[in-house]
Amino acid sequence: MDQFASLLPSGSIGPVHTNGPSDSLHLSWLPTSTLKQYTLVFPVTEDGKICLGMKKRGFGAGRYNGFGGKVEPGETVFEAAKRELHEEANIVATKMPHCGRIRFAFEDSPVLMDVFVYRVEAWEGDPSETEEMLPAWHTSLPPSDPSMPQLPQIPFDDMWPDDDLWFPLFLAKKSFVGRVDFNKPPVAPEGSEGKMEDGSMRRWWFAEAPVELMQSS
Ligand SMILES: Nc1[nH]c(=O)nc2c1ncn2[C@H]1C[C@H](O)[C@@H](COP(=O)(O)OP(=O)(O)OP(=O)(O)O)O1
Repeated sequence: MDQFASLLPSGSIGPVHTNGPSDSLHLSWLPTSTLKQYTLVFPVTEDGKICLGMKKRGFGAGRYNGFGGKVEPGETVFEAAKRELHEEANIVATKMPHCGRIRFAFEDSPVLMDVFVYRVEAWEGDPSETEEMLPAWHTSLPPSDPSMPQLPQIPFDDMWPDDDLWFPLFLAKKSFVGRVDFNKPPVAPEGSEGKMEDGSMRRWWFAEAPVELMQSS
């Protein structure tokens, strides 16, 4: 089965925003055999603030991202999103619409990560550091906007490389679907130290999509 097609019911998506660098279009989508559900949650405010978490350990450590993780057996995706947000940022979501769904594949991995993205528009508590994440407020307004000079811009250079492709849809409150395949990370030369390089993006697409499509299996 083509997992890429399984997220694309006929005729219902908006224009595809990107489709991989032109020299990679001949590459096939990576084969996967297991679909695993994950959540990815971003607290945002009406006046353009967004809370990102610096991941302290595990998958994606050293990057800013939303809060989230695996959906555990017996819980809904929504419950998992709420739980992970509480575990990782110490806040309880009270308004959390589903806004996106992205699938990630990694060369030589059988797992297709099925990531449900939520926008947290209201919550109880203040984001604070946990074992896994260090939350930090950023602004999504352009640098020329004087209303929030004290907040840093969204740090795309310190985030997953796909984020700046779909953030425009997220920030515009559009619902979206997409897929990104990653190449294997280059092997570090023997004896070399320092930060491990990540796999580059091999092929991808994102499109605005109706909420029903994001929620279909
Ligand atoms: N390319 C990518 N771009 C992105 O923006 N987020 C990604 C991503 N690939 C993975 N993620 C997110 C999805 C999810 O929120 C997180 C991965 O989840 P984790 O491994 O942190 O899961 P868990 O917190 O359940 O792990 P454990 O704490 O080890 O159980 O990274």
